Amino acid sequence: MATALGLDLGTSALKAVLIDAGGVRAAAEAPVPVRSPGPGASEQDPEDWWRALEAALGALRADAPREFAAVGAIGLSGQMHGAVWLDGADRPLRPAILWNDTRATREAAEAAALPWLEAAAGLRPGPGMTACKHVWLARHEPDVAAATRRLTLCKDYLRLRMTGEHATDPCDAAGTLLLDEAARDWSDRALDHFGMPRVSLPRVVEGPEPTGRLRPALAAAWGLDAAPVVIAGAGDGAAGALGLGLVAPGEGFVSLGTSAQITITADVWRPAPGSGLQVLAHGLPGLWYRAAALQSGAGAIAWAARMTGRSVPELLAEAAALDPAEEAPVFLPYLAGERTPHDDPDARGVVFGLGLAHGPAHLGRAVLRGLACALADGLAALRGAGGVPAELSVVGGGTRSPDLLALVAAALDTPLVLRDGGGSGAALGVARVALATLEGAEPATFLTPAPEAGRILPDPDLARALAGALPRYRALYRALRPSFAALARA
Ligand SMILES: Nc1ncnc2c1ncn2[C@@H]1O[C@H](COP(=O)(O)OP(=O)(O)O)[C@@H](O)[C@H]1O
Ligand SMILES: O=C(CO)[C@@H](O)[C@H](O)COP(=O)(O)O
Repeated sequence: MATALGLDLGTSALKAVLIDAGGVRAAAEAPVPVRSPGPGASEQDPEDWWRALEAALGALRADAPREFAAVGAIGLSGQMHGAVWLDGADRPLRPAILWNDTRATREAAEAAALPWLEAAAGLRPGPGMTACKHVWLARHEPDVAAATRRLTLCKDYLRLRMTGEHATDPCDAAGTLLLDEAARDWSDRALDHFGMPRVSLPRVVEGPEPTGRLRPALAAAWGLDAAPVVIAGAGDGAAGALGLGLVAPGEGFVSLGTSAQITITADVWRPAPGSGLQVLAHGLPGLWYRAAALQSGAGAIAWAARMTGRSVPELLAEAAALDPAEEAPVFLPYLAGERTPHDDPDARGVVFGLGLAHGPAHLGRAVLRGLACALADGLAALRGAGGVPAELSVVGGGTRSPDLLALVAAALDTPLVLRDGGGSGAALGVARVALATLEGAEPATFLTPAPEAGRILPDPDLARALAGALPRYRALYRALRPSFAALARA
């Protein structure tokens, strides 16, 4: 039976999933370290991506050797907005700069002053966006900029090394600020403005289309029978929807990864300037999506666990053991600034209202509640720009916490649906599209909603408590906004 492989280069780990027409056969993940070599910096070494890829593939091969050897197509997904600068031999010139790096704040403010850009690109310039990083690089590391021959996106670095093809998909390309969303190709006006020649960028290929084959030497080294075709795939903002089979206009999902998103599919390109939302090309032709994009999702739990010297499950267990009536501090999860709804790269994380009785468990509870409030703000922004679905499916590492899911369902006052294979999120999405391409089927025909595996209904008491907490959360940000800006200028 034909099998396909989906790869998702997440911020915390590379995920790999092996499927056939019957569903998921094996799944694996391998961690990728994030480094912060200075204030606002967030970087990864592309060599670590490659090591994680080979480790995850090794685990799949050990789990399902026959199905692994038969892989006929590979789909790629991953974290968006990051930049990899390459020399003439396609070697990275420096570590990749990620979506949650806030150093390009000045460059983002300059780009935000261009009235035409957000309307064409579908998202407001922020320091995370590739084009702003490129301008930052020219100013701060001119030698690297001068040596750069090509620029690629995070998952597309893996493609380049796997196939030799310099290509990306419209969704990931949209996260650069350089895409003409309506045309689903690079915008000449944006390329001219940012001084980025088209030839230096990957060509934009629709998600289900092939972008070459795996190099035969790699296929042999990895233990594959033949060299699989590699499809363009999709940035992780869209690929989760493909894994869930939710691509009908108006359907949506929540992603609780390092970042968090609430994503709703649309079949027309309708930008929403000023809304704080991202309106980007989807992973299938003729589709777009609008998303509330939050800089900190479940990654804030990992941050709190590191701060308190605990593992994520330990911190969450301690938080769950607290008396439910006990007050926790207010947490603003803006550890890397915020996109929706504030578009404020200067914002930072805040723990407000600490008392003598508070300890790690209270911080854990505060973080979960802060994330729930941030998602409530995200849904409010989506509601302001159009309809929101009556229920939302959910993917990502944060779905491992029943407490987080209960809080998010209550804060959004919306049922959350877990679906089969949802644990493989974006990797499953691009694996399904790759399988469709391999079998010559229309991808859309494969995309019926995945069977429901669980449902979290909003608890009325929790919903009331969070509705009461939300005004305090919002007021705290409003009060601190000028101080964040002053701190950034200091
Ligand atoms: N048991 C758990 N409960 C809640 N969150 C968890 C748990 N285990 C891991 N996580 C969170 O999941 C996040 C990673 O999710 P994932 O979807 O893999 O993200 P990414 O795609 O960014 O790599 C981590 O930031 C971590 O905090
Ligand atoms: O922000 C977006 C999309 O706009 C994400 O693509 C992030 O760039 C990374 O995703 P995770 O690693 O948190 O899943």
